[in-house]
Amino acid sequence: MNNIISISELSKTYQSGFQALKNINLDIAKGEIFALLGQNGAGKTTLISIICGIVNPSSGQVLVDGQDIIGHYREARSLIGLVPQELSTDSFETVWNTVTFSRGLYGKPPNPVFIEKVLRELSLWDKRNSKIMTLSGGMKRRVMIAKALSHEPKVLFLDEPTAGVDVSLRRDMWKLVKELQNAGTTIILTTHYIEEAEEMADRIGIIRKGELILVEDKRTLMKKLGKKELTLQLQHPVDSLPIELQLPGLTLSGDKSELVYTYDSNSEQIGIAELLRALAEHGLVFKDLHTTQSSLEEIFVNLVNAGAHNHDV
Ligand SMILES: Nc1ncnc2c1ncn2[C@@H]1O[C@H](COP(=O)(O)OP(=O)(O)OP(=O)(O)O)[C@@H](O)[C@H]1O
Repeated sequence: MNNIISISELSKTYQSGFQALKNINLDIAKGEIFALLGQNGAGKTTLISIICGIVNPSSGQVLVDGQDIIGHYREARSLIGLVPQELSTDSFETVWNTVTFSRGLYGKPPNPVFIEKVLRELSLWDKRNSKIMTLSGGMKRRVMIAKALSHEPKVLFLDEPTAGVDVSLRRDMWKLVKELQNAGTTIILTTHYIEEAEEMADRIGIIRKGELILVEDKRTLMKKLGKKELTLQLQHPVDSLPIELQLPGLTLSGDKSELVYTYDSNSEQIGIAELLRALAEHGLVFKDLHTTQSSLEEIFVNLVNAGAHNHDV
């Protein structure tokens, strides 16, 4: 079996009557980095909390490496490491003791060699005897990761791993996550930073108002939904486009000095070479051109906004 997590028909209605998750179906492959994107309140934390056994599902099933999270709670939970959104690290304990204790909570026998390896990988070795409350925010975050890795989980959940973290630390974290993946850990992260998903994820899931509206390989997603734009700066501005050039996707800029051609890889619009030929035939000479491609951020905003216009949610 290549799926480390298998979620089927999972729904959650809180006691308040609020339905936070609606019929989620999702498989996570071993060794991938999966990013869950969604706006505030979309249901990301609820989904992670259910998989980690913190919140009870209302219906549906979750298997972690084949173990049911309810029927085989202990086995399933021991396969998971969770780095929660909030840092709970106002501790007088040392880094070493905290991480060692965390391992013990999962009933694993002590393994100082393994703990040393984790602390070294996270650049925490020099701080092993420091009290956690004396560490910087970035170091505290690393301690949270060390705790989550202390019992050698196969899957690591990172809930907003770089919220409120500065740019350089964010880059360090990304590197670290890639290293964990290379070491064989499956990683599921939630994020508000689209750039983070764009940078790291193999696959992306978008959750909107409790529904998983899309799950796609990152590259496919960007290719499928991303639009490209070709801008041609005209040598001489024109008042309007000749009728033969009034093509779908081609517009003249407000100041009449640029032609903008918006196209996507799937549509049956005319090709660039053909377009340039047609322009030349009509005496339209351009002095410069450039292309841009929409980012994952634009794709995400479009998808989420598309939902905002529907009244079915
Ligand atoms: N214990 C609870 N009782 C009732 N409603 C809840 C409870 N916990 C969460 N919710 C609601 O469920 C929805 C989903 O919350 P959740 O924390 O899963 O969202 P999220 O996508 O993680 O958001 P954020 O990015 O803000 O963390 C929200 O509308 C939230 O108010």
